[in-house]
Amino acid sequence: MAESDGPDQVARPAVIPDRSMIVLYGSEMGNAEDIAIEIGQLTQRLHFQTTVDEMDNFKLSDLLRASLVIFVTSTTGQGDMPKNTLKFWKNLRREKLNNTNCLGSLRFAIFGLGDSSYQKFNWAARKLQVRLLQLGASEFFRAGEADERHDNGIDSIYLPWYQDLRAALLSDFPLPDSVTPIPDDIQLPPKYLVKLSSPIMALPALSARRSHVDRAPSAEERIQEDIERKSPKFPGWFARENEAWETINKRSVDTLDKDNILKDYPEKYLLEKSDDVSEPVKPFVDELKVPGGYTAYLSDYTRVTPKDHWQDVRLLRFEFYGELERLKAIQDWGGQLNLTIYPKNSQDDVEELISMMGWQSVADTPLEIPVMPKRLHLAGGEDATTIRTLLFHSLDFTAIPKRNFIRELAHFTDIELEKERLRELTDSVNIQEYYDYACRPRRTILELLRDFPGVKIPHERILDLFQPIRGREFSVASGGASLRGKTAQSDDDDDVVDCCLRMEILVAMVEYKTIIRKPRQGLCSRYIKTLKPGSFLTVSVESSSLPRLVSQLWSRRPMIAVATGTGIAPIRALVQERSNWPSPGDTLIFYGCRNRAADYYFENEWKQHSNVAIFPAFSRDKDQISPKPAATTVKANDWLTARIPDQTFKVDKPQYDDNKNYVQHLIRQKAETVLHFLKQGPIVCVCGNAGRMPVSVRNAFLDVLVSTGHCENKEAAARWFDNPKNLTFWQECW
Ligand SMILES: Cc1cc2nc3c(=O)[nH]c(=O)nc-3n(C[C@H](O)[C@H](O)[C@H](O)COP(=O)(O)O)c2cc1C
Repeated sequence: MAESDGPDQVARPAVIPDRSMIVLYGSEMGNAEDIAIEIGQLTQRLHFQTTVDEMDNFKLSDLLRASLVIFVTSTTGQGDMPKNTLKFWKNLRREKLNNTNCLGSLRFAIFGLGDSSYQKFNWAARKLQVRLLQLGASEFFRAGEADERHDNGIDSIYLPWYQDLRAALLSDFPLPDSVTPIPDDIQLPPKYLVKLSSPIMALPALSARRSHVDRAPSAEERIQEDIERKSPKFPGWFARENEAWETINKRSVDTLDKDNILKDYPEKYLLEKSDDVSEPVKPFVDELKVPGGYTAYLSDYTRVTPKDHWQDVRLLRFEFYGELERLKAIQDWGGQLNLTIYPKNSQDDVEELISMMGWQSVADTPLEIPVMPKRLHLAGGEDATTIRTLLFHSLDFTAIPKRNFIRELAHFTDIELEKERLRELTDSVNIQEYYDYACRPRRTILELLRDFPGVKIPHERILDLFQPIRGREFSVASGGASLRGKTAQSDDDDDVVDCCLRMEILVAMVEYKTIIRKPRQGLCSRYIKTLKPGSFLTVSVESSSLPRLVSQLWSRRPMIAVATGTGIAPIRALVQERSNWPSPGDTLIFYGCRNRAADYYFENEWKQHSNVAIFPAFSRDKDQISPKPAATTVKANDWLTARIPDQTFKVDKPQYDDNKNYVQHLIRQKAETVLHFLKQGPIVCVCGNAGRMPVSVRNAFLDVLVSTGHCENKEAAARWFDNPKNLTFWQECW
């Protein structure tokens, strides 16, 4: 029988022999982790003693202790396992385990998250499944594979799978007669409770130190929000009513959900002036404690798109000082790096949340945190942590609320109408309700809480309810010399500062209006926009998912790079890094952007590399349908200087391609050149927008192989292209 904790209505799973579950996840950006947490809650409600954790925290022998194990993993890189599974995966693949049937008693299920625009769709889950089966484990429930490209994203596959899993668990592992599942209106025990360490020991309010990411909503926004809040409809319903839902055509609504919406239809969602979203305040020293983090000095911060261009893209330069040994490790990776920035919330949002929740009297009291959530980065010492510092530095309340979060809120309101609406929104049989309310308009947690004023989250549950802010990763846009020589000096010339490296990133600010016509700005864009040269901030730097492409040997290999938008950043890093080695290989770049004048990033730099030819595809410049290579003083490169006749191919082109000038068209037009490269065992990189681009680019390569007679037909071309003996392929799309 479930044990209830009295008035709070908290119930623990009943202790039933041989009824335990381990849910293990592998996740890069949290999607798989969210799903694992949700599955863990489900199995607790079905009275399984449940543990949810990262795969890397588990040994193989630990797996055999549970009755059942569910694996949830995304795929990253080129069909690779996420970072937090690598140890576990290495263990699992040990040769000495072959033919041992060592997992013979393991019963498991697996759910994969992937994106079908990647060639190796859901490979991590598939590889894991195959290996577990090889080692004797058996599946107690069918595997699921979610695809981010689906209309309703991951949920389209996940929610029906979740429903079926629940049914299967109940029927195949029935509960004793006296026990029933814990209903959704009863809370499960919290995992991360915080305590006020001493109610009288309030620290000085952080508000004394104003954030540099402040911006109060404008008067009009406040009035508009007030009107919406007073809507007589159920809370949260106005979203649909006020938006003249029916008048919004289907296509634009669907595409709104995609990250690259701005690239496709910016004119519809554009803010009048990007400057109206936030204003920079004074620089600020960040003191976030990130394991393995570096303090980086922001030495330059330049807008690289014209002021009148719809998108604000900035080149940020960071300098790193001291800690020579650690910095050397970064240098060794050349240009193949990702830099992570940890954004913060705005002070005004923090104040608003504190006041909405009624936390004013406890906001500045130091907290005791008995169990520290993973990935939580605190500012200052643990003993200086308060609700206010957590909200400012560490917890994400401007993300789109997850279903789990909304479901939990129903416990924290006394208003029946609110409870009912919150439950409706998270009913897993009704995907659309949640999607329309939360995902399509990209409503934030803060906005949701405004819609449900009866919700008062107990301050003890703050870490249990809100997720830690995740750092945002950017591909490093520089390599070679900028990652090496001494780059800075202090004011005093004699005093040479021990500066080892400099790194640049190219950041497209995420600003848009959604169907609810409110300006939106990504948490990180908002934060970055308020930075100024001279700021210090905590960042981390890691090698990217690329196979190691720079060394003397690799740098000699020819390279074909295809990039769109800010996807040119890692390509620039590779080009710079390769140029650091003697005789770098010839490099062909197909670069897709909108206008030569607006977003042809680094146009003048390519000329400095005699081994590089770049073919830009300007999708909005009408006179650019058949561009000449923007290449440079090339050493007698036949492939480049020769006039290569444009090819006309009979190919099955999708409609959206018509009359457009995209990278895939250029690849086909330059078929002979491309083939010349392909025959030399090149590195082929594709970076930029996920979705149609990578698929279209792949098709273009296959067309090249067929139309030039190198392969007989498309199937043979696909086999040739996918054979690692012929080329090294790398894709990084988002
Ligand atoms: C850099 C990168 C590489 C990816 N590579 C693949 C891939 O090879 N195959 C695939 O099916 N999905 C791939 N994906 C898609 C992710 O698996 C998908 O976005 C998933 O929802 C991420 O979940 P997570 O946040 O738990 O990592 C990739 C995504 C990124 C950003």
